[in-house]
Amino acid sequence: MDLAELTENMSLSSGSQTKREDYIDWTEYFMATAFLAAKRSKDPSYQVGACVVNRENKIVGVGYNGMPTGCSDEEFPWGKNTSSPLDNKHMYVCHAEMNAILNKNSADVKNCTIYVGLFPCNECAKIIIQSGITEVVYLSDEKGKKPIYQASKRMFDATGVKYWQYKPKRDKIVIDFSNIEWDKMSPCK
Ligand SMILES: O=c1ccn([C@H]2C[C@H](O)[C@@H](COP(=O)(O)O)O2)c(=O)[nH]1
Ligand SMILES: [Zn+2]
Repeated sequence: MDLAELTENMSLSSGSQTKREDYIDWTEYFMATAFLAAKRSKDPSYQVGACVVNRENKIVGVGYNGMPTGCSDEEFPWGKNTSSPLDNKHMYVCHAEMNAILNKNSADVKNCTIYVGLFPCNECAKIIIQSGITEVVYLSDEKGKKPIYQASKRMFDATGVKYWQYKPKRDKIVIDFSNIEWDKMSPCK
């Protein structure tokens, strides 16, 4: 046993370990959950994720943009500049916010907060308002100048839905399965 291990063991046995300080905070956790969900999206241009959280900081719904259940990702189109409107993904794709709300595991989402990668479009804004969500936290506002996103802001302002842009404190949150050092973690007793 080297000196570092000895010191670690001594602090464990004396119960003198202090709280970790590099844990992620709630906002990081919920936004990261939205981004993890987005990794499921098959959309080649935008992968959007959303995470609905109640007043007790419990996640009640998660979703990402994708085809409706039963509409195959292989058969339905992912293009958008198509000659036929029926070949355009926008006819079919369910938006992340809508999916997160419909996927709820609670009776309703009243007074919840939705964390989302991209500021919600007008259709999602309507669903957010009608479902009783009162706060929207978003990372990117890159489409924000377009009329449909202006319409979202107008509806949120009229209904008192709070919205604010999340500015990450750190560049990345990494889950590296190849480098999880279980042996360095203390056993639960
Ligand atoms: O509120 C929103 C707005 C958009 N999305 C999804 C819908 C599409 O899958 C992409 C946008 O693709 P474009 O190629 O930029 O049209 O993002 C969403 O989930 N929520
Ligand atoms: Zn939308």
